[in-house]
Amino acid sequence: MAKTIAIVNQKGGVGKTTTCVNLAAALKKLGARVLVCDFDPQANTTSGFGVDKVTASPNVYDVLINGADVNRAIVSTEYADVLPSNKALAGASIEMIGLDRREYRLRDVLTPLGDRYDYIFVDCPPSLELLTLNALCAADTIMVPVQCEYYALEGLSDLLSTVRIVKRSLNPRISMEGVVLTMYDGRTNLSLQVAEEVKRHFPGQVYATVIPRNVRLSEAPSHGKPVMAYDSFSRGAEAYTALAQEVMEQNRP
Ligand SMILES: Nc1ncnc2c1ncn2[C@@H]1O[C@H](COP(=O)(O)OP(=O)(O)OP(=O)(O)O)[C@@H](O)[C@H]1O
Ligand SMILES: [Mg+2]
Repeated sequence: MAKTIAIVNQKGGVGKTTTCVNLAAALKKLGARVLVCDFDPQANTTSGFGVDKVTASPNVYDVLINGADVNRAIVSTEYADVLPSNKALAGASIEMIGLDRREYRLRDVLTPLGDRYDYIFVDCPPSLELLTLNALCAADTIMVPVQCEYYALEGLSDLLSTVRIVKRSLNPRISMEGVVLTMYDGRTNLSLQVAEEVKRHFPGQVYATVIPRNVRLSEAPSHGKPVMAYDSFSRGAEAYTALAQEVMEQNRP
């Protein structure tokens, strides 16, 4: 049965999409069956896998709102299977308000896919509204990328209290998969201090693998490839491969 992992942090630009694309591709390379659900109207995960976010149809919006068949929407790429997003998804939060089981729309879409995958990743938008709430209701666990920058911890208490409310009322099984430190720069004291502070805040929940700031990671999406296909010897590729090994180890039955 697939483990569904929502990649969340309502703060923008912390490395959610970069982690989603590259961790998923690294896990597939290690032999796992992986689906990535792009749940952000920006659709950067979709294009990060080389799937055209403008023409991909049906996409996650059509599946969520119009009842399109999810099997027709999934695009198999050599790096992972992708459920593409589209800017139309931006309207979904409002449209879902009037629908049945509005918090569980995504869960109802993903549950039937459970026996085809080992991991289903959901890349969330930078907010805590109804799209993210749907991701939290569909997820077994959350993975939280934290950028090694000033104010790294800002907003995380809001995220955790949202998760607590979801656990109490909508999805009792949700738990923490892990916290990933991103854009780490070992030459600065700041990165070091932030890493220490995050570890104090989340004892035992921060991955040993730290993702360095690496220009290859920021270049790869413009080529429509995960970093290991773009430059397999880069530090970014090595780091996400190590993170994938850690995730696999943690999930060994
Ligand atoms: N380790 C890294 N090294 C260098 N650049 C990075 C790294 N991680 C992410 N970036 C770059 O930082 C920017 C933000 O990253 P990303 O899109 O993954 O964040 P996000 O949390 O998904 O953002 P949003 O909240 O807008 O969805 C991107 O331009 C990305 O290429
Ligand atoms: Mg993103």
